Amino acid sequence: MSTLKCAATAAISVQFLPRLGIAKLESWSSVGIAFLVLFAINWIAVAAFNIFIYPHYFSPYRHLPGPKGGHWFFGQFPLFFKQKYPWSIYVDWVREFPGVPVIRYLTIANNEVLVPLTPEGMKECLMVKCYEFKKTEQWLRMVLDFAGWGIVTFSGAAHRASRRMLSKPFSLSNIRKLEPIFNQKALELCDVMAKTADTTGVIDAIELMAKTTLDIMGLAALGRELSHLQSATSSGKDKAASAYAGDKKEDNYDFHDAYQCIVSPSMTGKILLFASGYLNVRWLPLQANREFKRATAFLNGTLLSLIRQRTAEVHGAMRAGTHEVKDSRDILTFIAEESLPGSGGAAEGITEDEFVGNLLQIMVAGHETSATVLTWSAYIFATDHAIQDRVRAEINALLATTPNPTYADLETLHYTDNLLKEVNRVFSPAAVTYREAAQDLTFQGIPLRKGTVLDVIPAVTHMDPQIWGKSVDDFDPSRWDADRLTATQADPYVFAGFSNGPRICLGKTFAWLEMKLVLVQMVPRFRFLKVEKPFEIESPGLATRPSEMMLRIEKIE
Ligand code: HEM
Repeated sequence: MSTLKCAATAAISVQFLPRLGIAKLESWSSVGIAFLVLFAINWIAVAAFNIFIYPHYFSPYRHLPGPKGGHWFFGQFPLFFKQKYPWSIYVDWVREFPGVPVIRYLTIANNEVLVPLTPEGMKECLMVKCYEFKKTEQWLRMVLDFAGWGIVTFSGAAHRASRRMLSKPFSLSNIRKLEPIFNQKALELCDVMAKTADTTGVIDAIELMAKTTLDIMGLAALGRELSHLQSATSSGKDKAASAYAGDKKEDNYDFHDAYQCIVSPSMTGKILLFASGYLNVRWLPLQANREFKRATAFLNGTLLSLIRQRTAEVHGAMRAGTHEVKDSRDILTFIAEESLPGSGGAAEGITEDEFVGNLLQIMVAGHETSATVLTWSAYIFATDHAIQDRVRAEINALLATTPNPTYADLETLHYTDNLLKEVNRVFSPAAVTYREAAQDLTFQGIPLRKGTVLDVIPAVTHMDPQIWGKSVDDFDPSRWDADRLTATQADPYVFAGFSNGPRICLGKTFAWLEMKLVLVQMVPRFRFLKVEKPFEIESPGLATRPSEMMLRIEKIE
């Protein structure tokens, strides 16, 4: 918009140059050059004003509390590269500004970002005014390149329609029917771990958990066996192969390779992903871009052909009256059933792009997040054997009376439940989520202009000493015991790991059952002895994800 205004101002100003005796402009080329020069001067002046003057002297947010100083152009942005977890800087701020509802910090080009620091702020943004906010333009530019339009990227009415369409497959009654899938994949994981325990004794937990949850997503979302676990070992040869998936030949390039390329790219890939939020960088002739395009083309192409095939089968059978609605079915089949033209189904009229976008987004949202929680749980077992023993004792006690526990039986695993909550509190996998005011509005009493960006950070309430007291930094699953939780701690907007409100994680129940069943199968069979190697956490990043997690394990005979 400001570019257009600069162009308009330049066009008007050009006419005054001859009258003011500044230039004669006797030919079209001299008019063109004068226009370009004036446009450049305008543009630079506006940019300089926006970057160096507006945020410090004119912005209505300039009096909000927040970190001071910072880089003259990048503001507090460089601090994000110095933090241990992708959210550590926000936790420093919540401690530096206790009780402050909203702070402001400056990022690239001194752009202003607001951060709500209290459960009340979280509630107003995620629940009360959910649809007055949307995902940020910059985040959308990054994500749309590979995930397209779907439930995660939509806002407003389109988002509501996607939620309606997906409510059946994500209902509790349907999730409970997925139990055999979760168990089957958890047992395959145990087979791989058993083989490793007999050989090197060291697993890369993040790699194994990611393969397990991706295989689960394959069956639950697509009704298709992706079989990554079966090929998984922790041998150096396989690890090297998966790390350089970009070089893989067409015939053995698969979902896992494509996913890894997108969710865990090389350093150049990360820089390009970030830059793509601001500029179109995907045309640059770089290896990381070639790998990115290959991965997105693979994922989109594979999903599209599956969708076409399944939709044709389902619609054909529905029209012929032979379609058998199975008790348990995958999300792709659900959507295909709901999209039969003329049926009035919740997915009627869905475009192929939206169909692909929704499936892809569900798989991305549901794959790494659960894998990360399982990985951090295994890390806690390896570093705190008392917690590990207590979880095992609780699970073994249940299995002794109920060898095939149902959803209701799993609900009685209180300590395991608390463990998962505490992992989500301390290592919240969705480290940062972003919102942008979709219109002018009031937020926490502050008038917000359309386009104002908010960072919504679960760790802000998860790690606030004002809420959790002196033990805030301790890992203590028992803090979630109902009789220990204070009213403030029990506030539903304090536990923000799955977000809240109309955009609360659609897969929360799915994830909870999946993670519990993996623990129920794995913990009685294996002891986690120690962390074999120091590891790094990918930061800055969107997830609290270790780049690797090498753990020494042994079988329990
Ligand atoms: C421990 C595991 C998980 C965590 C911590 C988690 C966390 C989250 C969070 C924080 C959001 C909100 C993001 C935002 O608003 O920007 C979200 C949204 C979402 N999650 Fe999850 N998630 C998990 C597992 C899953 C699983 C297993 C699935 C699917 C099978 C899933 C599907 C989704 C979808 C579709 C959305 C978008 C919802 C919407 O915008 O309406 N998630 N998740």
